Order: sequence, then structure tokens, then C-alpha cells
Amino acid sequence: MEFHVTIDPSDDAAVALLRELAGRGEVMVPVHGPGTALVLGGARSGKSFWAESQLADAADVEYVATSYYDPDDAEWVERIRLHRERRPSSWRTTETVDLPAVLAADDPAPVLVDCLAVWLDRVLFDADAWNDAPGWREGLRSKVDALVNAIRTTRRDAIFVTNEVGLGIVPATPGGRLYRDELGRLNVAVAAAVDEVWTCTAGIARRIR
Ligand SMILES: Nc1nc2c(ncn2[C@@H]2O[C@H](COP(=O)(O)OP(=O)(O)OP(=O)(O)O)[C@@H](O)[C@H]2O)c(=O)[nH]1
Repeated sequence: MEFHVTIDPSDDAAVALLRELAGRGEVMVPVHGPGTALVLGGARSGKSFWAESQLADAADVEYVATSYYDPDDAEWVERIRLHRERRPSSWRTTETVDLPAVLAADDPAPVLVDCLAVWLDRVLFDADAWNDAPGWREGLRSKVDALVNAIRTTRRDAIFVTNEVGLGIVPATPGGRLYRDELGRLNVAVAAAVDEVWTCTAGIARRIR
């Protein structure tokens, strides 16, 4: 008998139950093959959950967190605590934006990069793009080129999570427009370099390439 069930990815109890059932082989989550994959989705769309569930059977996974860890931001600290709690204890966490180094490492463990949208935010911030500092475009281009090259040449299985933004109105601020445009370009460049592209909407994952 086959049932199709949609869960709310922000419902921690439902996610824990689904993960347990998936681990016992009692439910199927759409799966990607070996190699590299990009998954796009909105906030709380279930994209991270989908990426994590793809690797649920692997004991050794390198989870690459691209986000800041600001101990003074209590809400963010709590979010990250929940993320860490839901990852299997055997997984490793690397907090870095140096994705080419991770992808070039001679390491058999699959990689889960969460996420490219935050990676871009940090690259733009470091280059002072928000203040239109000289050379930020060239700096960004060379970082994106290095990332794309590393994805094309990596020998590691890797899943990249990213946000789909810009489905709404044009942002009112120059910074908002800059970020939206650059994230769209980054997603296009990475999608062209990976083996598979997935999208996640309202907790439902679909392969689109
Ligand atoms: N520094 C750090 N960041 C982490 C860690 N674990 C998760 N994160 C970050 O948490 C962020 C995801 O936060 P959420 O707000 O829950 O994600 P979301 O994109 O809204 O939700 P989903 O659609 O479920 O992916 C990513 O940018 C990760 O880099 C960690 O151990 N350290």
C-alpha cells in the first residue's frame, strides 16, 4: 500500500518521526544519486531536511555551515542548537566559507553545504559590496569561478542547499536588489556545474534536472 504524506518541515516532532521511519526503510524520501546536487527552496521549505535525509544512511558526513555564529544573537543560537541536535552525532561540522578547500580535500565523506545564500552574503559583506567598495564585483566573480571549478572537479559527493529568492516584488533598497541579482546568478552558475538540480516547495522535493 502506498500513501503520499506531506509534512511541515518546521514541525520538529514530525521531522524526527519521518527521519526514524526513513532510517528503518519504512518510508521513501525522493533520492538523488551519487555525485553533486543543488537543492533550491524558500525559507522553511524543507530543503535542508531533504538534503539531510539524502545522507541519513551515511555515518560520516561533513556538514559545512556557512553561517556566522554570533553568541549574542539568542534567536540564532537557538536555531543553530536545533540544527545541531537534529544532525546525527556521527556527522562532523565545519564552519567555513572556504568551500573550494572542502571540495578539494582528499576525504571520502560526503559533504552537505548549508547554504550558498549565506555563503554569498558573507562574501559580499567581506568585500564591502554593500558600500560599492572598489573591486567587489571582480572579487565575487573570482570566488564564484573558484567554487564552480571546485564543484566540477571534486571527487566527493556533495549536496548544496540554496535559497530561491526574488519571486516577489523588486526590493526597495539597492542592497536588496544587489543581493537578489547576485544570488540568482550564483544559483544559475552552480546549477550548471552540479550533476542534479532539485527544488523544494512546501516540503515537497522534486528533481528538475
Ligand atoms: N555556524 C553554524 N551555522 C549552522 C550550524 N548548523 C546550521 N547552521 C546554519 O543554519 C542555517 C539554516 O537555518 P534555518 O533558518 O533553520 O534554515 P531555513 O533556510 O530557514 O530552513 P530550511 O528550508 O529548513 O532549510 C544555515 O545557514 C546553516 O549554515 C552550525 O553548527 N554552525
